[in-house]
Order: sequence, then C-alpha cells, then structure tokens
Amino acid sequence: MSPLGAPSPKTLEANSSHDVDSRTGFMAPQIPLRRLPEPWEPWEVLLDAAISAKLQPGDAIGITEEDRSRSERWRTRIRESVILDTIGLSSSDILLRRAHLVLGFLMHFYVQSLPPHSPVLIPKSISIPLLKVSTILDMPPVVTLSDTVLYNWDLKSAPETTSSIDLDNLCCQTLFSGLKDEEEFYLSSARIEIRGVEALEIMHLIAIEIANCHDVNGAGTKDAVLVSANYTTAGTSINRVTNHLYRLAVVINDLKRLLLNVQNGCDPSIYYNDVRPWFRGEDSDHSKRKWIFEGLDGLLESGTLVKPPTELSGTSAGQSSLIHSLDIFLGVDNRRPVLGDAGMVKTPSFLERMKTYMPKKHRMFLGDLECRKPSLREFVVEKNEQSLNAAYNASVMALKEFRDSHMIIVARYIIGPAHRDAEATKQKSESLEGVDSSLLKGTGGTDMVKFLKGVRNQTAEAVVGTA
Ligand code: HEM
Repeated sequence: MSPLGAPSPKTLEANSSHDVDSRTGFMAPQIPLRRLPEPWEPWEVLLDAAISAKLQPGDAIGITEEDRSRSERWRTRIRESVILDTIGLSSSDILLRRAHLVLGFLMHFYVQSLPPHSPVLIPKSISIPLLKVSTILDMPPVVTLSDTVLYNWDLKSAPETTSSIDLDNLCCQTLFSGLKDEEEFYLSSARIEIRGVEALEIMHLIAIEIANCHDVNGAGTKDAVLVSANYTTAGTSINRVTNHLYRLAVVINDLKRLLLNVQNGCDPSIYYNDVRPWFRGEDSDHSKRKWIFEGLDGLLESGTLVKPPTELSGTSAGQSSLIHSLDIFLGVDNRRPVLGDAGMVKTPSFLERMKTYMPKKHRMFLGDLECRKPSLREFVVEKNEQSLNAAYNASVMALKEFRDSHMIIVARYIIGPAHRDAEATKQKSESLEGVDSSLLKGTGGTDMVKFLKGVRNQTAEAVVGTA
C-alpha cells in the first residue's frame, strides 16, 4: 500500500489474483478447454446436435415447418436428458468455464428456438446444472461475453512465437450459427481485448509515475536542495505521464480500427437475422416472456441457491472489462444513468449491471482500479500543466471516437436491418419511430440509441480545460 492507503500500482500489473494475463489480458491465458471430459460428454453431444441441425431462432423470417419440427425434436432430447452431477466440476475453473459456456449455449438454443409465443420453461437437465455452475462462478446463468469471447478462443495454426498472439491467427471454438459472420463478430471483440493489453501496461506505468510523484511531493521537506530535486522528479514524472497518455491514445485508436474491421467479415443483415437473435436475454424478448428455470424451487429450498437469478440480460460487449478499465482509469463518469439506460428506473445503471456478468476476478480488478487515489484525472487536474492536459484529453477523445465509431456500427448492424425488417413486414416506416421499439433494444435490454449517445457524451465530458 502507498502512504495514502491507496492500492499499489501493482493493482494494474497483469497478475493471477485478478486473472489478467500479460499476453492475453482479460482473455483466458491459454487456449480454453475445447470439450468437457467424459462425465459431461452428453452436454457436448447435445450442443453438437444443435449446431449440426442448424437450428433457427423461433421467430426467424421464413422459418419452415421442417425447421420447426427439427428444433422441437432437439428440444425433446433436452427435456428427456438426465440431470448430470456437477460436483466433479467445482474444483476446476477450467472445467467450470467450459461447463458455463456449454450449458449457456444449450439454454439459449432452447429458449430462442421456441415458437415466439410459447412459454419459456427451461428443462431441469439444463437449468439445474447451469444454476449450480453459475452460482460457483458467481455469474448469471446466461451466455456472457466471457462465454462467447474470453473463454471461446483458439488458434488456427501453431504459433510461430509464444510471446505474443497473432490477431490474424485467432478463431473461435463454439458458435450458434456456425457462420463465419458470427465468428468474426466474436473475434472483433477478442482482437480488441488482446490489443488492449498494451493499454493495461501503459495504465500500469502511469500508475507508477503518479504514485512516485505523489510520494515525492508528499515528503513535505523544507530542505531547499531536496525541494528542487523533488520538483525535477515531479517534472520528469509529468513528462513521462504525458508521453504514456499519448501512447494510450494511439492504442485506443487502434481499438477503434479493430472495431470497424468487424465489417470485413461480418455481414450486417446476417448478423441481425442469424446471429444476434441467439444472444437475447429475458429483457430483450420481443414477447416479454418470463424465463422459468425448472428445479429452481428445489435449489432454493436446499440452500444451494440463496435467491432466484435476476440478471438475465443477453450478452453484450458492454461486459468488456477492458473498456470499463479505460473508463475508470481515465475518469469517465459513466455510472450516472443516461437516457435510454434501463438503470434510469432501476438502479444501478446498465454499465454497473454489466459488471456482474464479468468473471469475478475481473470485477475485483475494476473495483481495485476504482479505489486508486489520486486517480489519473485528479492528478491531471491538480498539476494543471498544459502538455499533460492535452495528452489526457487526447486519450479521452480517442475513447470518445471509439464510441462514435461504435455508434456507426450499431447503425449499420441493428438500426439499418431493423428498418429493412419493418419494411419487409409491411410496416412502411420512414423513420426510426416506425420500427417496433423492441427491435431497437440492445441485447442487454437498453434503449440503445439514447443509451449509447449518453455514454458517448459522458466520455467527452471527461476532458479537462486547457491550462
Ligand atoms: C457488430 C458489432 C457490434 C454491435 C452491433 C454492437 C451493439 C451494441 C449495442 C446494441 C449496445 C447497447 C447495449 C446493449 O447491449 O444493450 C452495445 C454496447 C456496448 N458495446 Fe457494442 N456492439 C458491437 C461490437 C462491439 C465491440 C467489438 C466492442 C468492443 C469491446 C463493443 C463494446 C461495447 C461497449 C463497451 C458497450 C457499452 C456501451 C459503451 O460503453 O459505450 N461493441 N453494443
């Protein structure tokens, strides 16, 4: 701990207590387990069956009778499956992560392939083990970004070097649709997470400088020689922080480029019609159906679960610990709910809520990051040096531009196809207002246009005045 009782700069160092790796960041440090071992093989077999049957979302445009009966046959298999024991999973995070992924995918396949107005009754063979595994991991019983991205990566070919990961050599293990578009969608997040490792390193270096500078200035000595020496150290520290912040802006710009590259392999209408429907959570269900987990009462009565699951939003890159880290580190105040954020009526805000969908140790990382004193922003405001202010603003504006680009992507991948859908279903809408508002909800249940604009504006508000 520093003299002020703040967490040491080590908080930002890649370390195992936070499951943050110096090569892969928040992504699993090694290629995640590709298949559960024998006792749980029946789940893998059911997942293979869903993928190879090319199940369609129940409300897919142009779904045929044959599609419907194929998915009903698969759901019958799920209902008739035995409930497998999860005890052997609990001692290994590696097994638990794969189990969460497999059971989460099975549940989303089950729920989303149902006819649009059928009740959502999740059979015991999935609900009981999923609720148990999720409780151990302290994560919601739904597919999260950790399932689709962090613990779902693989390499196309043996790497030439083990020191870094070639972003073009990444591929995914498990997909709903089996389509390249879905894979590219997950990989755009994966590449951002890995490129973001440099951002984490820079944050760590800045944290060291701030801690040093603070210790030096806090010495409070009256000795003239030492005071001038202190000024020199503080001065060079400010220069180093300035340089690091410009480097951080370059990395954030790269994240933006990687985000926009999603367009190279993921077609917007395929994403909208064939990929996105699988992620929907309870709060983005068009028919507003409640998800009922069979066997839940028994788990509550036995004390295996203390309360019914409440977090059932669909997966969203709003769960990216990297982007949350950048916000926290730069001092973007995005905890205030914004218009369109479901958190306006229920606290906490959407972005706060998304933290509960992150792996527990990543949540702890963010918690520690938040406690840092002085924060970067406090340091910048206190020093009020022109060059430092400009460098800080460059990083903040790079993050704001990342969000501008993200909004362009959302317009192309959701708003555009939603319009085309509305036209196809003869709604004849000319404006966004003409589109069924449930179609313009994020998978996390937000009123996405207002919400994303709000977060983008909050980012821009973090800039400091020039000295
Ligand atoms: C085709 C690509 C993408 C689409 C269509 C998309 C869509 C959305 C939508 C609709 C939201 C609103 C929240 C919700 O889910 O309800 C959202 C939030 C968010 N997305 Fe994406 N997204 C895409 C790719 C990415 C990628 C690659 C990242 C990188 C990490 C990302 C980062 C975020 C973040 C951080 C939020 C929370 C809002 C914010 O902090 O600005 N998204 N996204």
